[in-house]
Amino acid sequence: MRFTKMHGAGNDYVYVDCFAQSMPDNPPELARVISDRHKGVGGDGLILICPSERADARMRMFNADGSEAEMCGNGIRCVAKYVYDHEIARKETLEIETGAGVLSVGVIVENGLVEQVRVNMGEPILESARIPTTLPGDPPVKAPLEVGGRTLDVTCVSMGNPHCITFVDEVNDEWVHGIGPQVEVHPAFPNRVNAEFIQIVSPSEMIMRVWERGSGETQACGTGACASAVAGVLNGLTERKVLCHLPGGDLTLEWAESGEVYMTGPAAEVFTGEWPGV
Ligand SMILES: N[C@H](CCC[C@H](N)C(=O)O)C(=O)O
Repeated sequence: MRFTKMHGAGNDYVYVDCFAQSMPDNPPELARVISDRHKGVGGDGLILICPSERADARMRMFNADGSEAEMCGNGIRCVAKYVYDHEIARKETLEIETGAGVLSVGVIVENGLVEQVRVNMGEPILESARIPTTLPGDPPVKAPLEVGGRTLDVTCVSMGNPHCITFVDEVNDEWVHGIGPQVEVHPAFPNRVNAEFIQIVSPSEMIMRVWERGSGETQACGTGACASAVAGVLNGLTERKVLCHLPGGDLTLEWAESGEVYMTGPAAEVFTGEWPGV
C-alpha cells in the first residue's frame, strides 16, 4: 500500500490515496499499527482520501488508537493540498466531504503547490446533547467539571467532534498530561472528548496545547483551535478573529458574524512510502 506522510502545523498523519488504490480492509487496525512511532510509520493517526459522490473528495480520519473521528481540521487542509497538488481536482476552491458534512476549502498556491489553506469549518455545534455532554448549558460555559480532585470551569463546543476547553494562567504539562487524559474519558462526555488548555495572550492572541481524544498530546488540533476561538468569544476573553499559537505552528481563526468558523493554516507533504501487506 502506498502512503503519503503529511502534517498541518505538526499534526501529522499517514494519508492513503484511495482514488489510486483500494481502501484498506481494516482502517482502525491499520491506524493503530501504522501510527506507532517506533514500529510503524509514525503519526497521530490515519487519513483516507476517498472518492465522493457529492464532493471533490471524501476524508475519513482515524486516531492513533483506531477510533474514527467526525472531523479533523489539520487533516482537511492536508487533504485539500493532496487533492490539488496530485491533480485529483485542480481547483482553488474544493469541496471535501467529512463526517461533519461537505466543507468548502480554499487553497493558496505558490509555485504550483498548495502552501496555505483556508477552511470554512461550518457553524459550531452548541447544543449540549449534540456535542455531546451531560454538562448543563447550550453550550456549557464556565460549567463545573470535577476532575482529579479539583473543579474546572470548562466550555464545551463541537466542530463535528467534541471539545472541552479550559482557560488557564499558564499552559503546562500538569494540565495537558495530568488533567487532559482524565478529561478525555470523563463520564460527562459519552463519546469521550478532546481537551484543550488555553492561555490568553491578548483579545486577539492565544496559546493552546491539547490532549486529543484517541491520540494524546498532538502538536496542533485544528478543530480544537476553532472550538477554542468560539469559547474565547463565549467567555468574553477574545475577539472573533484570533491568532492561535500551538506547539507545531500557528493557526488563524475567525468566528464570523455569519456563524461559520474560518481556519487558515499550513499544510505540508513530507515523504511517501510503501507499507507492506495491505
Ligand atoms: N482527535 C480528534 C480528531 C483529530 C482532530 C485534530 N487533529 C484536528 O486537527 O482537528 C477527535 O477524536 O475528535
